[in-house]
Amino acid sequence: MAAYIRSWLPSSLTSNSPSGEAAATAVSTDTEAGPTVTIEQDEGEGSDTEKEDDDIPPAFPAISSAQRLSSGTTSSESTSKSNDKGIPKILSDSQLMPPPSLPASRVPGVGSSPALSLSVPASSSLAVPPTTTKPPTQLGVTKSKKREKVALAPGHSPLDWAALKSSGQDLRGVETLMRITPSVLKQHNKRDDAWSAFNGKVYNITPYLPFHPGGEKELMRVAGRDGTKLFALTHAWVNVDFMLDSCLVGFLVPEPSSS
Ligand code: HEM
Repeated sequence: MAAYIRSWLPSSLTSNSPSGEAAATAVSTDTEAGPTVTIEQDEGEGSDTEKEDDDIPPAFPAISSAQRLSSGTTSSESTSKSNDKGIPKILSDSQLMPPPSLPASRVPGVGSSPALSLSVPASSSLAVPPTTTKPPTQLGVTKSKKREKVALAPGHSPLDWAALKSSGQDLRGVETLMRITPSVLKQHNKRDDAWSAFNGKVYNITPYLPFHPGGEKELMRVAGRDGTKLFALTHAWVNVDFMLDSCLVGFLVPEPSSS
C-alpha cells in the first residue's frame, strides 16, 4: 500500500523518508484542499496493511504527473486552494481564457460570407415567391374550372340528411326494388321525380336535391340518366352508396332485345 501511494507522489516528497524505516510520514494539505494522505511504512518493503481509506480513488491527474508539476502550484495569486505539493488549483474567472469574440454580422441569412449565410440565393428555385398577396390569376396560374359549394338552406346540412335518411321515412317512392332500363330511367328526369344511376344502381335523387352541397342544379344534370362518370369526375371520394342507400329504387339493366 505504502509503495503504491509513494509511487503517486513526487519523488521530493518521498525521498526524505528512509526506506525500510518504521516511521509514519504524513503529507497534510490545506484542510479544504483535499484528503490527507498518510503513508504508513511497515517493517520491510511491500508488507502493506489494509487501511480504511483504501476506497479513496487515486488522484487525477496523478500527483506526480507532469501536468500537476507544470501547473504553477507556487503561484501566490492563486485564489484557489492550492499548495506547493502539487495539489491542483482552480482558476478564477479572471484567469480563465476569454470566450471567442462574436462575428461582426449576426443577422440570420445576411452574413457577409456566402458560405456562412443561410439565405437562399435569389436565383434559386427554392427562393420564396416575390409575394403571395396577389390572386393566383395574376401569378400566372390559370383559374381551374368553377366548382363551388352552394349555401344550403337551413335544415339541409349533411347532418340533417343523415338524420332524414335514417328516420325510416320513405325516400324511394316505389314499393319494391326494380330492374330499370335506360328508357325507363329517362322518364324520371323532373325535379320532383328524378332518378339517376350510379355504378349500376338507380336512386331517387329528388329527396337529396336540397341537401346536395354542390347544389340542385349540378345534381339535376344527371337526372334521368347514368351519372357514374360525372360523379366520379366531380368527387370520386364521396360514398354514394352510403349517402343514398335509403333512396335506392332498383338496378340498371340493358334494354331487352327486340327479337
Ligand atoms: C347523387 C349523387 C351525389 C351525391 C350523393 C353527391 C354528394 C356530394 C357531397 C357529399 C359533396 C360534398 C363533397 C365534399 O365536401 O368534399 C358534394 C359536392 C359537390 N358535388 Fe355532388 N353529389 C352527387 C352528385 C353530383 C353530381 C352528378 C355532380 C355534378 C354534375 C355533383 C357536383 C358537385 C359539386 C360541384 C360539389 C361542390 C364542390 C365540392 O364539394 O368539391 N355532385 N356532392
